[in-house]
Amino acid sequence: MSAAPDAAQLMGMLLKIVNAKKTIEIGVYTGYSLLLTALSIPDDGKIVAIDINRETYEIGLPIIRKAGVEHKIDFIESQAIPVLDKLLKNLKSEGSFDFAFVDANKDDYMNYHERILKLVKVGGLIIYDNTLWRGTVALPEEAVSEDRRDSRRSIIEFNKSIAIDHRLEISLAPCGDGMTICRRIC
Ligand SMILES: C[S@@+](CC[C@H](N)C(=O)[O-])C[C@H]1O[C@@H](n2cnc3c(N)ncnc32)[C@H](O)[C@@H]1O
Repeated sequence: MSAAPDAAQLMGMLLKIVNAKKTIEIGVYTGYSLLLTALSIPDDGKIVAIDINRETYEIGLPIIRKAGVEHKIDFIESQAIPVLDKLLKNLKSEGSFDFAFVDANKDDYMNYHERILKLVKVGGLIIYDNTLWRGTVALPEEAVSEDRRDSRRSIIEFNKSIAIDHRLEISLAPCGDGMTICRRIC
């Protein structure tokens, strides 16, 4: 969502509507959405932020420090799945997050979903970014450049699967690159 002010505005609003205090973010890059989250949660709020690359996080870190919100962030440099599995081993983590933002590799969205759903409380929100994949989800495969086809397929499968997931209410917001807002209902 790095270059999408409408998506950022929506996410900031959602964080405040649900009074999010404990959140998790998969895919940090330079920390644009992370900073937005840190600014939208209370001073004693916490964000578990996971990315395979600490170097890009460190590019944005001076801005996070300048904003006075670094103390809310627990940055973990790792593949996301082992971190999620470790969190789930601690029973206290289950249902303990108010909000999750998923914006990493698209081919793992389904794998993230099953884990994140256990971590977020009933009534909590999970946001998946890029679910329109620059509109390519509505195009025939031949019209899509080859380098975007695999991710397009993963996103289409993911979108289909969460659309019929009885554990969620969902709404695909057509802002930025498409943000699917999921509310855990059971
Ligand atoms: C689109 S960027 C995130 C942008 C960020 N959320 C923002 O709005 O500014 C995707 C990030 O996901 C990270 N990533 C990719 N695969 C990952 C994985 N398996 N586990 C954790 N992070 C991953 C990449 O290193 C990259 O920084």
